[in-house]
Amino acid sequence: MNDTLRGLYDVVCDRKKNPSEGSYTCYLFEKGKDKILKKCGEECAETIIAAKNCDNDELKNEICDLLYHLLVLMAECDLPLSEVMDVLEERRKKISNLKVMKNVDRNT
Ligand SMILES: N=c1c2ncn([C@@H]3O[C@H](COP(=O)(O)OP(=O)(O)OP(=O)(O)O)[C@@H](O)[C@H]3O)c2ncn1[C@@H]1O[C@H](COP(=O)(O)O)[C@@H](O)[C@H]1O
Repeated sequence: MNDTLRGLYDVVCDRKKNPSEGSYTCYLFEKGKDKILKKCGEECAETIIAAKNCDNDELKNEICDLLYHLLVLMAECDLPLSEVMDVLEERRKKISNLKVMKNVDRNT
C-alpha cells in the first residue's frame, strides 16, 4: 500500500517540477495553495457523507480523492511523504510498546 502512495506522490512531485498540459495536478499547482486546501476540505466533507450513508463503494472513492489531494498539499508545502510515514511509524511503535508494558505490568 505504501508503494502505491509513494508512487503517486512521486508522480505528483514530478508534475510540480515539470508542468504538462491537460494535467489536473498541474492545474491545482497553478491555482495555488488556497485551491488545494479548498479541494482537501471538499473531499473530506464528501468522505464524511459517504461514511454517514454507509456507502462503502462511494467511501472508497472519496478516500482516494482525499488521499490524492492530501499528497498534492504535501508537495505544495514541500513536505516529503517519508516524513509523514515516519511519524505514523513512530506512533505505531510507541503504541505497541505501551501495550507490551501494560501486559508486563499485568503479569507481575
Ligand atoms: N489520483 C488522482 C486523482 N484523484 C482525483 N483526481 C481528480 O480530482 C478531481 C476531483 O473532482 P471534482 O469533481 O471534485 O473536481 P473538478 O470539478 O474536476 O475540478 P475543480 O475545478 O473542482 O478543481 C477530478 O478531476 C479527478 O480527476 C485525480 N487526478 C489525478 N490523480 C492521479 O494523479 C496522476 C496524475 O494525474 P494528472 O496530473 O491529471 O496527469 C494520475 O495518474 C492519477 O494517478
